[in-house]
Amino acid sequence: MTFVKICGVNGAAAMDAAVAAGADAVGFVFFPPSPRAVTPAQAAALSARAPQGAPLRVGLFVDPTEAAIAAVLAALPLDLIQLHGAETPARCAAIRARFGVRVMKALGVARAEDLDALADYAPVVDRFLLDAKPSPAATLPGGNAESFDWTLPAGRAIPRPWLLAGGLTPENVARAIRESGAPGVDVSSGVERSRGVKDPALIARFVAAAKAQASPRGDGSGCRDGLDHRPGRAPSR
Ligand SMILES: O=C(O)c1ccccc1N[C@@H]1O[C@H](COP(=O)(O)O)[C@@H](O)[C@H]1O
Repeated sequence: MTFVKICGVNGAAAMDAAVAAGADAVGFVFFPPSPRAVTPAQAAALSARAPQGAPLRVGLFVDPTEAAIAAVLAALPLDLIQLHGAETPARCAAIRARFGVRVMKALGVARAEDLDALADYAPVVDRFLLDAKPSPAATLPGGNAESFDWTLPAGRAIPRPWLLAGGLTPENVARAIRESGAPGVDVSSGVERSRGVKDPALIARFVAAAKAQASPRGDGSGCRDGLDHRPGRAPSR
């Protein structure tokens, strides 16, 4: 079944809706310019509303300092660190090694050549998130409701489990999965009633629509892992 992440969870109603809908992961945005940003304490309180272990808790960072990541991990455990800035492969490797938490690298895609970078990151990250490359008008490095040509990843071997993101909605997510072959999807704007404000009904509709559409290239189980996420358990490679 398609793996579904709801990103930018910043309120109790959104958290509860994601859990009730059966989302596989929720994302907390630790990037202050975002309208979805939360503090470590707010994320900890939201995380405490759901059972341990499921959904996976993902922390979204943009070119973070180690101190910023450490402050979050002191407040709540994360299953995955999403790096959504210009982090190099070496930086991803350093963060993964320093904190012992799995890393998902977001790559901006506009053209087929943008996927060439996957090979450089594959040895040092656990997952990829393929998002639209922000347009010149965009004010954030992601979360802009912008999509890219979903057929671009379809013809490529993606060397890690991956999620498709960018401009997904309850209405288009099934087509996006079919055209891209994505084993998982991630959404923020498409489940909001206004910028930064999540809508529980849209979350429910999005998860149902994504789960109803099987991926032509896999069932999403590769995006899950049965490994030990307890703090201090470094991911092995
Ligand atoms: O959501 C944000 O505010 C955000 C800020 C900075 C970097 C990434 C961000 N969100 C990520 O972008 C994708 C696509 O978002 P959208 O669905 O097009 O709005 C989202 O899945 C988040 O992972």
